[in-house]
Amino acid sequence: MLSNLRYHTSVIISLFQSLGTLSTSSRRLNRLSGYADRIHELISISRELSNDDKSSLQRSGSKNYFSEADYVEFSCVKVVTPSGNVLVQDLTLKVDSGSNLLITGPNGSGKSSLFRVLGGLWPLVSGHIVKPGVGSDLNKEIFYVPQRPYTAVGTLRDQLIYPLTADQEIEPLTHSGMVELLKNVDLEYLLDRYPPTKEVNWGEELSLGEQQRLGMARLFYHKPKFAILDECTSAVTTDMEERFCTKVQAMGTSCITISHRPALVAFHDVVLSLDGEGGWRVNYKGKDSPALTEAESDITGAFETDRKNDAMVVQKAFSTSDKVEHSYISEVIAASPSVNHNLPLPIVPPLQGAPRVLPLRVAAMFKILVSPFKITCGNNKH
Ligand SMILES: Nc1ncnc2c1ncn2[C@@H]1O[C@H](COP(=O)(O)OP(=O)(O)OP(=O)(O)O)[C@@H](O)[C@H]1O
Repeated sequence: MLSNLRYHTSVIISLFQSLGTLSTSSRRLNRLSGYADRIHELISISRELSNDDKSSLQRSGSKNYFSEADYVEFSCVKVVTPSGNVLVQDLTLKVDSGSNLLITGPNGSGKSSLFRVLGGLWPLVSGHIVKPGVGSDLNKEIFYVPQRPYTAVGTLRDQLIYPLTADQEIEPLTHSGMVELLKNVDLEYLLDRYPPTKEVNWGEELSLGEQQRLGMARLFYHKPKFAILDECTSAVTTDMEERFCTKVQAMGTSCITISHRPALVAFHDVVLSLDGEGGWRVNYKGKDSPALTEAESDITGAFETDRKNDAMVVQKAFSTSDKVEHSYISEVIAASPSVNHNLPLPIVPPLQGAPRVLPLRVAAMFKILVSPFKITCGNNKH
């Protein structure tokens, strides 16, 4: 009996152990199927991109397509988020090679999203986009400089040639070339601080402003036709920002700048203002447009305003131009009364209340307490 009992107990224990193994296996299987699903998605998307990129981009017969030229043009382009929100309606705008575009508007109005569509990251729902380098390596023709640049772990040289790697370099970057690139953004001291072969996590060691300047230095290495500057100078000084814009334009690169800083208007010929409700407005800086010149001087004088106000100042100043697309925000700005800060404010007299009558009980107590004092004082007199 004892031997039977022992045998059955061991069988039951093994049974429970097997059940435990089965349950952990099913959990592992679920995790594995998740990974497999993601790998399958990645493989199918990369196959789609590598096989029929050109044919899928250039369907000129369809309603939405990309085509190639040495300028950037949006024709009736609708910018829609993956969740289906329409950010910009029917945008029509051309940026010629050699001209510079400034994009402004409130937070979340779709400024960066416009370039997600231009870069093919988000699908082009409707309209036609013309850009250089369709189907080829995008960073040769259009180089994107984000607000927070990606800093890979590696040497200083790796940061400057990013997104290329050492084996992809066509012209190897020499030490004197590195000095030149870093001088453009006042970062030459990094060469003394870090030996050329030292691998560093630059995202942890550099400040945001230094990381941004490193991202800006990459532009001088790649020398693209168009540079998309997505608030890439937000953490650097205005002086550095102006020198950077001047140097980029001297290099022959056209800037498409997203910025809230009014000082940058001086470096751009076209201003696109998004209103955050699908509306937009384009203003061209003509040589014979005194209204715009005045507006520009108004804007450049307003350094001290905060980010949102800056966008408003730009919109307001440019609303004086003839070439205006109607939008809700521009109408609100136009209808708002102007404020004269020199007008004296009316003097408001201070509040005067009538003396309050003491309650009866307090008055009685007061009498009791004060009368003996009066009597004593009176007696002393005599
Ligand atoms: N992947 C996404 N899926 C859904 N909505 C998104 C996605 N990415 C951005 N959005 C939304 O799209 C809108 C526009 O975002 P975008 O980054 O273009 O704004 P922005 O004008 O560049 O703003 P900022 O001035 O703050 O940089 C935002 O409301 C944002 O929440």
